[in-house]
Amino acid sequence: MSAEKLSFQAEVSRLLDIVVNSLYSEKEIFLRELVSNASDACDKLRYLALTKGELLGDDAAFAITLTTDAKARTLTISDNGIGMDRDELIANLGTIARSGTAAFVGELSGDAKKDTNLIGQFGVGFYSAYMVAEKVEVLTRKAGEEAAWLWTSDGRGDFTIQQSEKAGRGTLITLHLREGSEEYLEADRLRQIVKRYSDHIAIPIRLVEGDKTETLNRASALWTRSKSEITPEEYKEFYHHAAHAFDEPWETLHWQAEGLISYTGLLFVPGSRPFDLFHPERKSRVKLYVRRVFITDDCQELVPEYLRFLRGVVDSEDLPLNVSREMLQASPVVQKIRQGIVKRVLGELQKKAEKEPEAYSGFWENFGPVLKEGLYSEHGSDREQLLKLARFRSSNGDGLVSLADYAGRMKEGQDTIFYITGEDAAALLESPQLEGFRAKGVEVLLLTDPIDEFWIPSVVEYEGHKFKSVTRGGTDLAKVKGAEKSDAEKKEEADSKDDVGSLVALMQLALKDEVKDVRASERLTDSAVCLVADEGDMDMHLERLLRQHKQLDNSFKRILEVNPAHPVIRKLAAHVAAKGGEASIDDAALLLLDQARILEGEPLRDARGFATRLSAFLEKGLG
Ligand SMILES: Nc1ncnc2c1ncn2[C@@H]1O[C@H](COP(=O)(O)OP(=O)(O)OP(=O)(O)O)[C@@H](O)[C@H]1O
Repeated sequence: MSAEKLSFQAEVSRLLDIVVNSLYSEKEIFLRELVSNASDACDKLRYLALTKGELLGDDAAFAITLTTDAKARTLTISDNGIGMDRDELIANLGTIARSGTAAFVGELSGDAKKDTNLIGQFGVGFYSAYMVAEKVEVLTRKAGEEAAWLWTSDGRGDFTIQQSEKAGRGTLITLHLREGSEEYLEADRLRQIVKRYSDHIAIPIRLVEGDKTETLNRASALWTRSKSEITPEEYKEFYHHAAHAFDEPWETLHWQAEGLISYTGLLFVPGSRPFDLFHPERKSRVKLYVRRVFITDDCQELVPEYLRFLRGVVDSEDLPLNVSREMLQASPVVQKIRQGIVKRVLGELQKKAEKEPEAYSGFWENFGPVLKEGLYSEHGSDREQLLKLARFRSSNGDGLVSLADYAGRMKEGQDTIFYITGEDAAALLESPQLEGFRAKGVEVLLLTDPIDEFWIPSVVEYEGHKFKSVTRGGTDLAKVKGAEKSDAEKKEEADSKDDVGSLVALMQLALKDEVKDVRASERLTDSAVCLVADEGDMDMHLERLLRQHKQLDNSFKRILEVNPAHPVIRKLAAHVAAKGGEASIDDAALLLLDQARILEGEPLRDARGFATRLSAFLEKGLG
């Protein structure tokens, strides 16, 4: 049968280009990647064989085998795992199979140095073979099938596929080494690389030289070993393998639960955000094993969504080996393990937060928005604990603060936790609604994650202190003790009160179609006006979000607050006092409303009208 020529998906070609020309300093990692794939292939078949024993035939002992041929300059890596059929071969090695990878390739800039760095964080799996090989052949036969397929490519845009022959199931990868890569023909070098990166692989990795066979790794599942015997390097390599990650784990948790249920957990908090963290399916990737046999990495009941950044394995002693997906969903054992994981992880995070606040801030920057989802979805003690773990930016400065910090700094007379929501902390700090709080030294939390709009209404309070948005309803600022006003200021305020009252009444009339109400403000000190939402209404930021997503129309009305101490408002009030019923403030009122909208970062509803009114006022002012 003749060979069929096919092209790589565009992203694969790009990736290959970069890999081949890569300045990767550690080319040796290609072997880690290929061994890791071989071990996954064995795991997959072992699981399938639980229900279809015949797939194993008379070859039940899984192994990964390395052989070299100095004359032909080839290194082969073979496994007796699940293998691939023709379609899988094309899908897995011709296109980008892993979720997130295509998006990742989209981020590559073409600048070799930067890209190599990015790839270093991400890993390129199978394609890393091209760092050391000028041609790669993959001969594979799927378990349970007779047909074998040979995939061949020099990694330059296309590959060929042809039907072939293979004695047993599994995959045999032949690397035709490049000039300068002869070191990978040497037994010592291979021993060293396997020891460094793949010692934790639970399947034996063998080196065959003539009639001599040597096992290069320990071949025992890492998590079954005692903690004191495992080095940080070994944990790291295991994390890279289990998580398909290439960063340093931020935290490693390894524990054995014994008692009513027994399981081992070896979980990692990644050092950086995994690519798929905010994918809509919000999946956890923790691998479930039952007595050392890999079962699935898609058991969503094992870890709550708000901890989906965790990577690693859980190995249960109590589940049956032939456990099905449906059984997992309803399993009380899985529920118990989940509770154990939550308790363990939240407890560890609490310790880190107390003992290493700076490192914890780094963690929070990465995963805080995900943990906050738990504030919304959880109740009871888990939620309580998450509230303790939560950190926020605040009007007090650059650092992150906890709710306990905030409560400890509340002013005399303050019983509320004030916050403001928006997209960006720096922009929030400029909000006019904050002015009065700043003047009284009252701290305001700056909430910038979309999830904040959802958990606050369901959490409601922290240790008896209600959460309150500074952009909604009254401020309660009068209750908070702050710098007392001087007698002169008090008198001036009292004098202007009546005038402002009349102005407000006129503005209410002028803007009756635009706003719900016009009120004298307690929260402004510098700006003339600002918009706020009425007490029972939706917060303004949420309203804006919904409007952007076309889930809300423009009919929602806000309250316009005016600052009685601002010179413009005073002048207007004086004008109203002098002219009485003759006073005309309509244009001024509309201009002030537009000004408040601009301060909110909102588009003007009538830009032309705004420009005309502004020009007229400028002309009058200059005339
Ligand atoms: N030895 C093998 N046996 C069976 N299937 C394999 C083997 N090697 C690779 N594959 C298949 O090819 C796919 C792509 O492999 P590749 O190494 O590029 O990505 P990955 O393993 O999914 O992720 P990573 O980039 O983290 O390694 C694998 O997901 C697997 O389905």
